[in-house]
Amino acid sequence: MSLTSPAPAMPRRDPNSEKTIDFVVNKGNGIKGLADTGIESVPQLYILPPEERLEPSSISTHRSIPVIDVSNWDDPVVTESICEAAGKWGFFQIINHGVPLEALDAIKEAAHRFFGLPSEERNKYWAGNSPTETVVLKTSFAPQAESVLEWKDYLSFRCSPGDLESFPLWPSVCRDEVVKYLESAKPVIRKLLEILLKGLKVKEMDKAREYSLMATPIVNFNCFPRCPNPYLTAGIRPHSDGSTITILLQDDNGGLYVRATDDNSWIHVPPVNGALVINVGDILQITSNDRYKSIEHRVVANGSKDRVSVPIFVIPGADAVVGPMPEVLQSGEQPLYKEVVFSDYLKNFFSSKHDGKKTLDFARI
Ligand SMILES: O=C(O)CCC(=O)C(=O)O
Ligand SMILES: [Fe+2]
Repeated sequence: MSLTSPAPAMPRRDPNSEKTIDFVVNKGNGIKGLADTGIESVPQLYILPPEERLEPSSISTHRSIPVIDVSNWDDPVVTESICEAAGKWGFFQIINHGVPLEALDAIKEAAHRFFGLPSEERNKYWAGNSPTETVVLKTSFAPQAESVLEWKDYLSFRCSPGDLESFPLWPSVCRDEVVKYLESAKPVIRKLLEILLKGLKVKEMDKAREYSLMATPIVNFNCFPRCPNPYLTAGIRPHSDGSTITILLQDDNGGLYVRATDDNSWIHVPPVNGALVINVGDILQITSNDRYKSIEHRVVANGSKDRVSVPIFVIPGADAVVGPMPEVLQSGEQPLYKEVVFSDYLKNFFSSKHDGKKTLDFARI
């Protein structure tokens, strides 16, 4: 935000909600700390207005996103299915991707171990306390701008090669697993991007392109604590990701819903053993000039158990200039987006509450 632009209006809250904010945000206990006190009803600060809740009638019962078997990445049927899914659904699951089942289990257990630490131990990594800016614990999405908070805490690891130098400062209960998981997921990330770029007639992933699409992986541990009444709240509100692509591991609780672009209903993404959920982020929508679509998705917490998920957000370098790639404009197609510096895009992304795909407007012509 520039110095001259107005600060976002502080949301107005009742005195009880101010107390909740103090405990959850200012004191750094997170929603996990609050849920662990044994609350039996949802605090006011987390109750969505009725029109924002996920209504059972808006959940599609007869459709699902594709599940693609990628045991043979180079099979044209596989590459076509990936590109088609990225254009039509913006979301798909992959199985037989090469990341061992043990690595998937280990990273979920590591996330549970971190969120199972006493609040004081977790708090050492709270934004402002953390010994390194490469690992930060936060709650909700933009609590300074939200009148209703999201039922989620997350620990975020920034993992470019330079960032990994601060590894000794990362939480010892989970840092080995983060590095191992990322190493095993990297070939999947590269393969997916190569296939998606080939589908746009981009021949080569050279160094410049790598920087402008996949310079920095961010590994998040999302924790959605057990919630007394999940459908009153948002685990995460409808949003698209500010990434190029996201590789998501969910646990077996379910609760992820994806927007169907044809009728606006919500499609549940069922947990599939060993699968990774892949979604197109805003940056790939921009660079592909809308060939591939970032799709709104949302999360509902679980009523009986803590839910964890582990997304890897693949993002450009901070000073990368992002815009439609020359290859997609070659045939005279008009660019739908202007060029933006990625760090400006991200600053805007985090400046207001999750609100569907409005984040793309920052770059739209
Ligand atoms: O937890 C999930 O299933 C999805 C998480 C997500 O959408 C996000 O972290 O952006
Ligand atoms: Fe997301």
